[in-house]
Amino acid sequence: RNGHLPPGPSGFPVIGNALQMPKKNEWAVFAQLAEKYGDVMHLSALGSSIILLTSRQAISDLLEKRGHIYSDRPVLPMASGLIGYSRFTVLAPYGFILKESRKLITGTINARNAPQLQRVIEGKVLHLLPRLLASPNEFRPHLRWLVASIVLQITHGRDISDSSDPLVQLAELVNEQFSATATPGKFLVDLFPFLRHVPEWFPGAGFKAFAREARDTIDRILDEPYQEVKEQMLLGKAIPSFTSQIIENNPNPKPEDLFVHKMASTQFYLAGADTSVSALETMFLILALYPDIQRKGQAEVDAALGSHQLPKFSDRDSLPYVAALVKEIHRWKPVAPLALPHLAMRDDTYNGYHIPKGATVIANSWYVLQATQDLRMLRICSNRAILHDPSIYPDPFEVKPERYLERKGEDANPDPETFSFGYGRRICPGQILAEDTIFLVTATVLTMFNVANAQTLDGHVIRKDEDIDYVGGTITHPPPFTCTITPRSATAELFIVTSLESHEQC
Ligand code: HEM
Repeated sequence: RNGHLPPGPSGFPVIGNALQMPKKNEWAVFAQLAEKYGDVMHLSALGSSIILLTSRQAISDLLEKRGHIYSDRPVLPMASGLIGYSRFTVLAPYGFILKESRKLITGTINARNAPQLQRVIEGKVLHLLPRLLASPNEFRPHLRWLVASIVLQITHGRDISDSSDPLVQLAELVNEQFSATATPGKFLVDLFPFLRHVPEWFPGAGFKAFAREARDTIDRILDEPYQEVKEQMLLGKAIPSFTSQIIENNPNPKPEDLFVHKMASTQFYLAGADTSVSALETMFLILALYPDIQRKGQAEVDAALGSHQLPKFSDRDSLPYVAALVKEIHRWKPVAPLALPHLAMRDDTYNGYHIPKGATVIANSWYVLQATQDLRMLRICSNRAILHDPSIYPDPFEVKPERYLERKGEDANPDPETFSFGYGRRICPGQILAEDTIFLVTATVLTMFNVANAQTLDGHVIRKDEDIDYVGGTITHPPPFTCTITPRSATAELFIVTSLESHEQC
C-alpha cells in the first residue's frame, strides 16, 4: 500500500477503538479528536477502518471530486443484511438499485417540476394554520402531519387527513424499526456478525425475531400502497402521482424494475419525513429563543406581502431575510450532523495517507457548519466548541441570518445547504422539496403567529445561551419542547379561518 493510515487514537488489539466510540454528540467528540489528529483521521472497530473527515477541503476532495471511489455504503449486518434495508436507496450499494431509484426520485424532484411540487406545499401549508390555531401545543404532531401529507400527496396522490392514516402508521413503523437498527451497540450481531447464523429459537437470538418482523413491515410498505394506486387506476379514480406515473409508463415491468419502482415511491417518506420534521422543529425553537429574529422576519413578510396575504413561492425574492433564516436552521443544528457514512470502493491515497478499500468514510458536517478551517482554533468545553474565525462562520453558536446577507468574500459564510444535504454522488435527492417546504412554513408562521417561551417537557425554560443537546443518532431532533404559538392579531386569526374556507370553495 502507498503511505500510512491517517493518524488517530490508538485502540485495543482486535476490537480497535470500538469501546471508545461516543454514544452521544459524536460530531462534537469527533471534532475534539480532530483537533489532535487532524482533518483526516483513522479509527478502527473490529478490524474495519473508519476515516473521519473534518474539513471542507478533505470532504470535497474525497466525497465529491473522487465520487467514483467514495459512493458506496457500509454493510451493517443487522440493518443491511438480516433485515434488507440495503435494498432501499439510502443504504443501497453503489449499483443498479441506487442509480435507478435516484433517477426516478430526481425525475420528480427537480427544478423543472418545482412549480408543481410547490402548489402541493402551498395547499397543505394552508391546512397547517387552523391546526396550529386550534391546538398549538400539538405543533410537533402537526408538523409530522404536514410533511406526511405533502410527501404522500406527491408519491401516492393520497390526501392524509391525520396521522392515524394506515399508510402513515405503516411508514412510521418502518422508520421506528430502522432507527432501532441504526442505534450503535443495540444488536450484538453488528459487533459479531457470525451471530447471524444462530437460529431464531436460540436463547438470546431475539434480534432474529426483530429482523423477521422488520422484513415483514418492509414487504408491506413496498406492496400495499403500490397495489392501492394500481387498483385506483383500474377504477379510473387515481389522483396523478409519482406512483401512478410510473405504473402508466411501465405497465409490465421486469421483476427487478418493479422492485425499484415500489421502493422509490416509499423512499420519499422514509428518507424525507423525519428529516424535514426535525428542521421544522428547529425553526420553532429558533423563533421562540430569538425574539429579535422573529421580529425582523415578521417585518420583512409584512413589508413584502402587506396584511391579509399568505406568502407564496413567488414572493421568495422579496423575502431574503426569511431565506437566510432557513439557511441558519440548516447550519445551527444540522439534521444529520455526520451526514450518512460512505464507503471506499477501492484503495486510495490522500495527502500521503493510505485509505483502505472497505473503509467507512464519515464527513463531520457539524464541524464544517460550526467551525473554522483552522483546526488549532477549535476549543471544546463540555461538548461545546468555542470557535472564532471571522472568515467562515463567526459566532458559530449564535443564530444570525444576517451572516448570509452581509457576506464578505467567497469563503465567508458559505451556503450551509452545500453541507447539510450530504455529498457527491450520494447527495440528498430530496433537497429541493425539503428546502421549499421549510421556506414556506417559516414564512407562513412568521406571517400569522408569534412564537415564544420554549420549555422542556419538565418545565425548564430553554435559554438561547445554553447547550441544547439534540437527541437521536443519524437524524437528530431538538429535545421534546413546548412553546406558545398565538395568532399575531385578531385579524390574523380571522384570516386563517376564512382563507381555508375560501380555498376549499375554489
Ligand atoms: C431537511 C430535510 C432533509 C435533510 C437535512 C436531508 C439530508 C440528507 C443527507 C445528509 C443525506 C445523506 C447524503 C450522503 O450520504 O452524503 C440524505 C440522503 C437521502 N435523502 Fe435526504 N434530507 C432531507 C430531506 C429529504 C427528502 C424530502 C427526501 C425525499 C425524497 C430525501 C431523500 C433522500 C434519499 C433517498 C437519500 C439517500 C441518497 C443516497 O443514498 O444516494 N431527503 N439526505
